Amino acid sequence: MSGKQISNFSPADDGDRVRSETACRKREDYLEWPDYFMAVAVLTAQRSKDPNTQVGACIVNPENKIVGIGYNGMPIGCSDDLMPWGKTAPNELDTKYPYVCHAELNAFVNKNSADVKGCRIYVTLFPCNECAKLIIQAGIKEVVFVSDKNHDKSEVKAAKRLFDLTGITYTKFTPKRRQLVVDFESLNSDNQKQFD
Ligand SMILES: O=c1ccn([C@H]2C[C@H](O)[C@@H](COP(=O)(O)O)O2)c(=O)[nH]1
Ligand SMILES: [Zn+2]
Repeated sequence: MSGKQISNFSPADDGDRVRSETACRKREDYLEWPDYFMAVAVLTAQRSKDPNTQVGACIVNPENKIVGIGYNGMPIGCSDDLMPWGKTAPNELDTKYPYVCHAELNAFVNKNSADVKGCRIYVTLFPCNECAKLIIQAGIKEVVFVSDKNHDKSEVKAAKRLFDLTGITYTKFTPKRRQLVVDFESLNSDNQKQFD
């Protein structure tokens, strides 16, 4: 039996009554799945060392289980401190572009499930054409994205063409909440204990 019994309960004040009744019902302001998965992608992006664009990806199976996460970063063994992070240079080989692994690629490589067929991918940035190919070949059925800032670039136009041809849906993320704050400090506060 979980929760407090409130019959025969004599609350010391009205605050106690409200708190005890609240503790007996489920929370209503819990994080819903789409916000949760996109928040995981956003948090994962914070691992990126890219000074200009941090990208996060989160692959989710039809049972709402996360099967892979990734962010954009240099390949394993290539020091973040030695690789170039710039966008432009006289020689393209001195920019980040030929080297950086895209968030989606890393999410696939990191996956903990053999099969990602029928999964959804939550991404903070619309995938490029190379990532679109990976998404298609892996059997992902739905892309949920936040930013489409590169919509006028051929990489993204090609990605959309590929998704349209293959019936993969792409949907702009509409959050239920405007903001989600990670407040480590509050976990130590006494407020956490009031319903224990
Ligand atoms: O599908 C994509 C497209 C891009 N990325 C990464 C690759 C780079 O690290 C940045 C883009 O940098 P800009 O300075 O905005 O050009 O985003 C990705 O992970 N997935
Ligand atoms: Zn890409």
